[in-house]
Amino acid sequence: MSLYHEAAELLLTSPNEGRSLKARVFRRKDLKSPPAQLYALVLETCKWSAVLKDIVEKSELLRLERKLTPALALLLVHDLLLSKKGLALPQSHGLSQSVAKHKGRLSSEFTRARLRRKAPTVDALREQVEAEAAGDAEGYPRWVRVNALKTTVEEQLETTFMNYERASALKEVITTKARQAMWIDPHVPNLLAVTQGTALFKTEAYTSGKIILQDKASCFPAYLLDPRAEDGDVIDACAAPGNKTTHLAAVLRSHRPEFDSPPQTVYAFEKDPGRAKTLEKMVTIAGSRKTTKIGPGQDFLRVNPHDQRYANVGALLLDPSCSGSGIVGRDSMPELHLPEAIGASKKKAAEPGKTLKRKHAEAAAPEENILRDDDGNETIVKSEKDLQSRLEALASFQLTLVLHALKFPRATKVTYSTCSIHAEENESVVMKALQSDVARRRGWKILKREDQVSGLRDWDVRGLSEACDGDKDIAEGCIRSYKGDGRGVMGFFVAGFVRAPGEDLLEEEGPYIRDEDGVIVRDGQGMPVLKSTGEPVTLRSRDAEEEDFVDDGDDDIESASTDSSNSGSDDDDDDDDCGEDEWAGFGD
Ligand SMILES: C[S@@+](CC[C@H](N)C(=O)[O-])C[C@H]1O[C@@H](n2cnc3c(N)ncnc32)[C@H](O)[C@@H]1O
Repeated sequence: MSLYHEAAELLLTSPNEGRSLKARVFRRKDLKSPPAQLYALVLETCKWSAVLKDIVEKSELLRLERKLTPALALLLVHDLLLSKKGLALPQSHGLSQSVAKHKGRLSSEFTRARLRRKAPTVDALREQVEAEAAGDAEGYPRWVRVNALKTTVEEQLETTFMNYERASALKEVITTKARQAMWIDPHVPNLLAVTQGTALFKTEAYTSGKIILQDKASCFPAYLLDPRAEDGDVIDACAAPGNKTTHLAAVLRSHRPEFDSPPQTVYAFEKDPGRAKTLEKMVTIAGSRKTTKIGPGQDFLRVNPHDQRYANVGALLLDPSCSGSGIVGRDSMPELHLPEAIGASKKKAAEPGKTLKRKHAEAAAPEENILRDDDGNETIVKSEKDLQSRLEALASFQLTLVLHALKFPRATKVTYSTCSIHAEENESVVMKALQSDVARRRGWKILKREDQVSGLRDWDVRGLSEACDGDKDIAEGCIRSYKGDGRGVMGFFVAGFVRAPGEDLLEEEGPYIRDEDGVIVRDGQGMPVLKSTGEPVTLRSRDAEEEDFVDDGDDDIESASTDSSNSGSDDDDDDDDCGEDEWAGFGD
């Protein structure tokens, strides 16, 4: 079967199938065409289908070429007129000829269709098409983070956005269609909202990393964490594609003292090696490669918090995989417009796949049946119970991640965020983390609203009090956003954890005295000195030592090792082999 026949089948897939186009293409094993090519062809044809339908009908292509179906006609005309590479068929192929011989007529109809839409150029028409295809992204601005590592807001206003009118309110940017408008966000520094439909990805500022297209809410975590020189190194635990990693680097730079201060590193872990490559590209383009160490394929949960490499980590940003229920436009697909089939009876024309115009299968699918997480994984959810068990599984992973982060010896700041709207993944995780042993032992508390950076203190959408057991401080400390509420942002959640510096270093790290750098104090023979007696440990029989190890239980991570650079077993995780695993693949 040719690329076009496979694409036509996908274009017309029954609305009841209920899976995303991506899943339908990439998970199928029986396709003969390259999946990426097939996916792009179907998606683009769908986006352009209103224009293509016009062209096919006005040129009477289906009357002239009786073997062509409406779907095939859309796909072939798309490639003939819009694909840089043209038709993906030999010229001699019957399908190729069926449209190529009408190229003149089709091109004229394309020009007419463009002019009817008042688009002076094909690029202008492309922008219109993209904007229409944005589906439920309508009602949102395009959020642009100005990358302070490479440029300034002032410079961008004078260059990339020089033809944009300064709006007096966000609403103007969202609703205006006729002109280009921009607005400087009052909450997050270096953030602009600009009108949708602008092909910003073609600008020099975008391709050179001076501007980054990032939803406002997704800028909250790095801004809330607010890492400063005194916080030392920073970890981004779940980093790809790197929006927050690069934002962290920019925030660090903005706080860098003018006088000499020790270099700070952002450690960016990413479990998925493929996504780690994207991370690497993004960090390079954004100009923060030198200060970022990427752990490609590195599971953060297998990183030993007590490894010397992370001894200076004062702040961690956790943005783990989640249900993605807050993402805007995630499930929307452009509407499919099919040309009328020649000779089709009215009844036939009304069947799925033969209609003049119908919502694309994907958009019409019952969305509550699919839970698509923010890594693109899909779980079919048939009932409330299925949804609950999926959320529980996600929440359990998210909590493990937070608890792991709270163990880093010198850490005093952690942010936890999701693009989920579900309390199970948000306030409930925060509550459990605060009630955990590690949080109590180490003095971790919620970062209260009044102690937050000014922009987020002023943001008035806060956590759900009922999900925080009515604790006002915690609920107010949590920051939320909801899609579709007029603020122009995606559904998001972020909370910060803080503790006083050094509060419990001695308590937490076992029974031995440590110096101010956290290194165990030893006597002349290398024996660690006990806090309880001020005396070095005395050597005893192996049996007696084993008894001590069992007795010391989860308090004593060093009891099995006399070398602090060697990873020991942690108190309540399974880091046994992490010493060997960590940072095996540094890019620099
Ligand atoms: C929500 S995305 C992160 C988005 C990213 N913070 C940004 O703003 O561009 C979650 C990422 O975490 C990665 N991930 C999930 N579990 C992980 C783990 N245990 N260790 C490291 N990375 C993990 C996923 O592969 C995914 O790329």
